[in-house]
Amino acid sequence: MSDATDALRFVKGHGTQNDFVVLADPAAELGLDAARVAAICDRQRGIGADGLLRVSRAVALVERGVLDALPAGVRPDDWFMDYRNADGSIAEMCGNGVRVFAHYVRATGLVDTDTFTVGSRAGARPVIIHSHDQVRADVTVTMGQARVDGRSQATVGDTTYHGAVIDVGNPHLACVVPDLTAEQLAGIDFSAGVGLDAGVFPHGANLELVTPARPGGDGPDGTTVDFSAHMRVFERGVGETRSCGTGLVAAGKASLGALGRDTGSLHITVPGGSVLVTVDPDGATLRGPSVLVAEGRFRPGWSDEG
Ligand SMILES: N[C@@H](CCC[C@H](N)C(=O)O)C(=O)O
Repeated sequence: MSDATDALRFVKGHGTQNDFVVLADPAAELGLDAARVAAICDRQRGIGADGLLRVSRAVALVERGVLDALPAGVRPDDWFMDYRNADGSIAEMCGNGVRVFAHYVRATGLVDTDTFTVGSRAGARPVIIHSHDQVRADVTVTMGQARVDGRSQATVGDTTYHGAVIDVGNPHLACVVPDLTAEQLAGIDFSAGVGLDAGVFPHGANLELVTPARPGGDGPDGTTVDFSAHMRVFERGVGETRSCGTGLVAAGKASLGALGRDTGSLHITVPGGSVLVTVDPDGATLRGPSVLVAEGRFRPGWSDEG
């Protein structure tokens, strides 16, 4: 079988160790079905990643029928992050993915400014590239409003966690666990998966467990932040990952809510590093690193025999 990825170049990158295969496909010519994406993201038979980022012009994805229409605020010529989870499923948004995507298009010269807009299925996501080279970048993403829509619960092993249902373009249950320490959080066993209320989340969701926010913490460039917290995440379509940008925003929103606040800045640590989340009346921002680790080329026939 001829493979749509034959001889195609890829880049491997991560944002706080939430890792992605990046495929440049400006005219959206690749046939990226779920099986192909899952094979690429498989850590044994493929490149291995939590997700895949296809880099296409927004208008090309509409013309090819990948998108029904341009999402809110996305212009035809915007570079669009066509995001796929490791299992091949499509998600509306990926916060860490936008940082890596923005770094990629800036470092490769597809854009030549430090402020621009990345298209996503959840709408336009403005970015600021604070610094970059061919390997590392520091990127802020304007994430839009994180909308709280009631409460729900999830089971992890024998324990039930209660939290806020939050839409960050994609669905989250963010649970701030009273009295949970960072050490206890690190010991939670996600290996059996998580149980969510399918009535609340008919399309699944991402689960964040978060320690109660503590006052103060270090921000970027010698600044201080309002609060600090630790988070772990179990992602829809992937499993446990070392970071999740939309999950970090949901965690920030839930943490502030638990303190009776609508706004504030938080330094949140995940297994893969730490980021800055800011929530204000205009919406949320996510600032953190991106690393472009490697590049290579698929060998023809790589996926022929499983
Ligand atoms: N890792 C991402 C979120 C990716 C999508 C998620 N698994 C979903 O299905 O909603 C992030 O950094 O936000």
